[in-house]
Amino acid sequence: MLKQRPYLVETLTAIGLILAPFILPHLGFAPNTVNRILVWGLFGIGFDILFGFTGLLSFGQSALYGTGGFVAAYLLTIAGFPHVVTALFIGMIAAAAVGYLVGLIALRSTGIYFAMITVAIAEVFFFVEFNPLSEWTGGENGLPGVPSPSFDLGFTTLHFTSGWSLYGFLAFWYFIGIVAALRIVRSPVGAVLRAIRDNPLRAVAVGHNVHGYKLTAFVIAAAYAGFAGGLLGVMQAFMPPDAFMFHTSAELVMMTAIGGTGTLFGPLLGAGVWLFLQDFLQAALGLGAAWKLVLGVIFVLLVCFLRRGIIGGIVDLYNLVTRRDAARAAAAEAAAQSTSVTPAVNVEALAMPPRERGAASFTGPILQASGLTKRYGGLVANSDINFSVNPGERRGIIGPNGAGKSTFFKMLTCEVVPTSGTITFEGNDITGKTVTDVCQLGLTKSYQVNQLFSRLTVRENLIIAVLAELRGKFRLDMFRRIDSVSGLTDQVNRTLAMVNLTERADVPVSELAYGEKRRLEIGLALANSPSLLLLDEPLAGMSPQERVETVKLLKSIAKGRTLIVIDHDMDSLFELVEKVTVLQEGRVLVEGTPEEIKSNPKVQEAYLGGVLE
Ligand SMILES: Nc1ncnc2c1ncn2[C@@H]1O[C@H](COP(=O)(O)OP(=O)(O)OP(=O)(O)O)[C@@H](O)[C@H]1O
Repeated sequence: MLKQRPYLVETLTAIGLILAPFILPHLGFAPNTVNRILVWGLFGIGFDILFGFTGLLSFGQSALYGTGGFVAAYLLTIAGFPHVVTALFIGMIAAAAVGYLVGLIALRSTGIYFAMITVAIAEVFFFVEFNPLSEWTGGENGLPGVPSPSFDLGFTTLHFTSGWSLYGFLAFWYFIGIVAALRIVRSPVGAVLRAIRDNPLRAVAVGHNVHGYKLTAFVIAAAYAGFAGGLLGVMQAFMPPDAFMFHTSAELVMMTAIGGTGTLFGPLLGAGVWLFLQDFLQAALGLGAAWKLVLGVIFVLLVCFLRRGIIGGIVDLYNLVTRRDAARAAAAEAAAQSTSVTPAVNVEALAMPPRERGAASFTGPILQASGLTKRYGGLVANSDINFSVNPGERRGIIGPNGAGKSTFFKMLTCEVVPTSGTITFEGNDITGKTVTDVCQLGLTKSYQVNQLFSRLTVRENLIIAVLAELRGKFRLDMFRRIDSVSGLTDQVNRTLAMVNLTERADVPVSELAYGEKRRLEIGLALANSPSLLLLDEPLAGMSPQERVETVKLLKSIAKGRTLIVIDHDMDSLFELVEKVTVLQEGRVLVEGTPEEIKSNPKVQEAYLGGVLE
């Protein structure tokens, strides 16, 4: 994410757009087809930011495409507005505003429910265009007579009427659109969007306002849709009512899937394949209406065998080849040096102190829970727990399965709202706050089951967590380069060193060994320098050797911060912590030093008659 060759993609895009009119006619593309591809491509850039980068599958983009298109077309026809480009921008702003309102409603749901709401919204817009608003939109006749753009340069006037002359105008706007989108996806906002796509729960837990960023992606997609809708009217000299149809949204989804999601160029390529085949199958092969059948089969085959579309497939192939080369080189180097598997890292020298978050003046326990109770219907998971931890303490929590340990942790991090009781962190009452806010205050958790950003590399995972600390929970720095965020690289490198993953920084999460994934899980909780770190079974599933190393690691991490650890591995836990709280049936059974706990008969009783012995 940090390493980018500046402007390479932009330059290649510009060259491609300049050369297209010289090459594409020889491949059988008519200028009108190329122009339609550009409009779909621009429409699809926004959709790809929403779906490919943020993971939000919307079937309602036609509503925004139609809104932008009809606002611009209305201004340029019925209202007699003379400036084409200004009208296009007004259409874009109208679509973005509508997108904001639609997003507020649709983003209340996730997954399939989100997609269903967007379908319903698209249908509502289609109805409104055809009926109550037909006086302004022309109803089923659309709006004819949309003027083409022309620019008076003083000595001459440039007209962009149709064919290749209009291509210049459309290609210019496509280029602007792709440059803006590349800036967005390379910015901190783009990084957070990818994190949301991969694991929204963890993006919330590392301190990002996920709802705000999703809404941002929705508005960006709406703005692209609105501008492209305006261009559609200009291109055809007519704003067609079918821009609003569900069919438009569905075609966009399919074009993006064919070309490749999460690539920005996928919709352009997908539109190229789609429209070329449409022309070819209909005209050259004379299939008539049967072209849809053939295209449908091609679509199914592509989705089955190229899950990430044509561009995604090419990128995967490239990564496979380059990684294999890199792996071979690394293996050769390792064999030559025959070094130990775990790199020796001076963790103490690299340790990150917790960040001062303005709560330095508090005195007393860093965390205090009073009368904490959680009921799930008739089941009492936690009952009247009183618990306090002092700054700098290393506390362990143990208890048999189902004793309520994880539920207790979830209440402390505000993932679960207590039925009753209060929680105070660094002197502030945090009961009922959000996980994001609590993380921003400096209280984080590593999960019992790994919650990583699975399609990102180790470094990119940690970048997401560090960004939440350095930029706060929501910031619209969409056009800023991610490597210009001050302190980011240093903090990511120090976290990598602390969890012994420096050598694996650029490896995708999917290629990590289990023990490495567990260390990254801890790294994600540690990356934004918390003052209180909760670790839910950090040693679960590790080999004995990995446990020994991880305990060592946790001891060094604990320096200067407060740690609360749940684990079933008593030996490791007793070595790590200074004090232990034992939970049983949702209540605090006993508290004491590891020695006291080991010899406590009540604890031995709780663990099935002295398993501890
Ligand atoms: N969302 C939920 N809805 C209903 N019951 C729940 C929910 N979460 C936890 N419970 C119940 O609350 C009790 C405590 O569960 P919890 O996961 O907190 O225990 P635990 O001590 O962490 O167990 P383990 O060591 O197995 O992870 C269990 O009986 C569990 O079934």
